[in-house]
Amino acid sequence: MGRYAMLEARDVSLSYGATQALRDVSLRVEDGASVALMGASGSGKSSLLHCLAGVIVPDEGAVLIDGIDVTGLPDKDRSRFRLERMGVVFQFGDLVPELTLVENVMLPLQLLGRRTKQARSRARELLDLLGVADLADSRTGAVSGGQAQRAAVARAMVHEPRLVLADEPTGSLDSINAEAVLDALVDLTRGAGATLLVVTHDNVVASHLDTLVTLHDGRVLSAPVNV
Ligand SMILES: Nc1ncnc2c1ncn2[C@@H]1O[C@H](COP(=O)(O)OP(=O)(O)OP(=O)(O)O)[C@@H](O)[C@H]1O
Repeated sequence: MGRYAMLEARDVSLSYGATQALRDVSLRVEDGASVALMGASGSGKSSLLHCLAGVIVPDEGAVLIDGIDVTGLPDKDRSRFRLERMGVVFQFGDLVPELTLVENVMLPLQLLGRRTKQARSRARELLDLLGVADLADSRTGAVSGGQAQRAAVARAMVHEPRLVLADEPTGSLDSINAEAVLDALVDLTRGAGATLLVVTHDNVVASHLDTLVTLHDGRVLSAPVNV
């Protein structure tokens, strides 16, 4: 076990008004490990993922990425940290519908200052790995949910992040497509030695990952178990 986990939540609590979504959640994911985050609808999975990604700052507790307390960073620095170090696949995707798939996938690289030509060719490589190379120049608003989801995975991986967080990345897909997208996500992260946390309702998805963490009413139900 390294001195720092790649991802650590320490006693994270979060409320939306009167609704307490997370209660003293602690979690530790070692570098290179993969975790399935499960639990019933409303148990707090997306809220925790948003806290881990630094999109939401918890009311109490801290999130540490590779030993760095991101909860303490100013908003701008937290966004930059996310861009540089993490790949995030959000539950409902958040691709720009007016842009093509390849333009969406290139975005993180362009924001990181890479040359357009280099960014475009890397983005095409990822779209190819995810089986949607032929749609690279299609507008995102004109492809299916599953195809857009593949592009969202490509965009999360394009800058080779050390940490990938994915919220129901296969939720809108049929089982064959879900399996293919998940295999690609797991293969790419394992190949890169990156750390992966996937929010899912699906036991088959969870079985592809090293350990399982279950939330119940905003609390961690059990210590991580091997699946
Ligand atoms: N923006 C919000 N405003 C108010 N309440 C919210 C908000 N987002 C989530 N909640 C509430 O917080 C609790 C946890 O929600 P969360 O979306 O984190 O659960 P989840 O486990 O991801 O659910 P699902 O599996 O349905 O996506 C729920 O009671 C939910 O209604």
